Amino acid sequence: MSEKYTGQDNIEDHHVLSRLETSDYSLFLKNVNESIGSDSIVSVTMPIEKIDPLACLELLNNKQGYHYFWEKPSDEFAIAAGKALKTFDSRGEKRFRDIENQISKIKEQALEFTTVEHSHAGIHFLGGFSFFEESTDPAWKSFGSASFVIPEWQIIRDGHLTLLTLNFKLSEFYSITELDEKIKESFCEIEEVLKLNSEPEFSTSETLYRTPGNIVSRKATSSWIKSVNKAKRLIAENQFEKIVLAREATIRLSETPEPTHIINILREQYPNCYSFLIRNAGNKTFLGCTPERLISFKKNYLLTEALAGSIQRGNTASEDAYMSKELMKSPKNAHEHNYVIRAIEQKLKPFVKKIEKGTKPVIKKLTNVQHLFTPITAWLKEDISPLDIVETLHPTPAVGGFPWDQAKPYIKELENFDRGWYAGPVGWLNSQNGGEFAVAIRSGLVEKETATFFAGCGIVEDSDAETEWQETILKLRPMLSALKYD
Ligand SMILES: C=C(O[C@H]1C=CC=C(C(=O)O)[C@@H]1O)C(=O)O
Repeated sequence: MSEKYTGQDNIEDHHVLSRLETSDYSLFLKNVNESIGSDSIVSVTMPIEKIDPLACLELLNNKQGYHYFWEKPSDEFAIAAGKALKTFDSRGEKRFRDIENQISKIKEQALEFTTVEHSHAGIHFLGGFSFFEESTDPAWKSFGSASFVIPEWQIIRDGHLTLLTLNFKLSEFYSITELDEKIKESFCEIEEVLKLNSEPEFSTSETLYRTPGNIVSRKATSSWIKSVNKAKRLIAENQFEKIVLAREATIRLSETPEPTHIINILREQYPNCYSFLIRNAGNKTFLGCTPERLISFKKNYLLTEALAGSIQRGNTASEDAYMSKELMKSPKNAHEHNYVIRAIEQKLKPFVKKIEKGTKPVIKKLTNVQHLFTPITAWLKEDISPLDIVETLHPTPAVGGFPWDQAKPYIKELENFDRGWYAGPVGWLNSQNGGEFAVAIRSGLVEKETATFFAGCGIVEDSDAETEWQETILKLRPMLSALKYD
């Protein structure tokens, strides 16, 4: 869905100040002047020289406070952002609608200026939702059940274009001159840091973070096997047809890991996945590298997908091809996958003018595992917002169950941890009715020297508990190896 910019990679080295010496900018300031004293957000965007947004996050890191990163390298799209200018929270069943209402209000009053026409110019709302309506575990308290942020600064890379957006609260300025000065000063400050004229701190750790330990404890294995077998009994009793059960693996590290270092490894090894990182004001970081798109949304055009059914990668080309074939012909994996397609189609029906899907699943190969994958495209009716669709689709049976209402209470009963934001929707929305959300699997929560990672598996009637356990190990591998822990 990325909009390919055909302009040049390098922005001519005009100084920020001269880029704002235009009649359009003067006109913008005149309009803003009329709103002085209001609650509006003022947002100014301009292209900057090509630079890796993850590097920007490291360079502009203030060690404390809010950080956001999002990247899908194969789409040549990334967002880095820092410092929370405004935060929106909500909880409970109405959290999607509530966040939508709060964001709409901001959008109505926003005063945006850009030196380049682009669908990513302007305010972006960055955040996500917990899996269940509420989380009870204190570990997740600072994330809440729904949390979005308008950052003070945001850098977006879309193809060849890199955009820097700065946001301000108009209520903090007494005069338009003061605001104008602040805008120019902030752009100059950031551009100066990003010029990389001074050497960044070089990382020294070679054997990063490794401490002795074993995440595959006998206790964890046996409690998993019990839960899966109980789920299979419930399926045999017709309580539900499919349930996704997950487990957590907590590791203690020898030093506090730097989340951007973990993301840097993940994004290189999994370029067709979404790498994401959200560090909140409590200095906890939720991060991951997920292969699963929940939605990509541009005006009324929607992309979603069914991703469920897994097998390991082979060690050789022929072994790998054999594994793919096994996955394609496995009835158990086909069941797991078809529940997801069925649920997505049913749930989207009231919202769409047209829906199209792949005629049969294809294989999506990741470095650690391969999955069954069916892309789904829809054209939505008028006035549907991205969060209406997020609310409708979450959770798909790739992370929840089928039928959801029947399976839902058993997830809490059969898993002995709070999912928090694991498998919830994470992503971004913008002021131009675009947005993208991924399903936050292959993820973990990092705080100081403790990291907790999550992995789940779809359980159907013919699942085998031992095989599913091995699958969780495969799914944990990316995060653990990024910490040099496997
Ligand atoms: C729930 C997870 O994966 C889902 C996505 C793809 C394949 C899955 C599977 O084959 O079980 C799961 O439905 C996870 O990685 O934690």
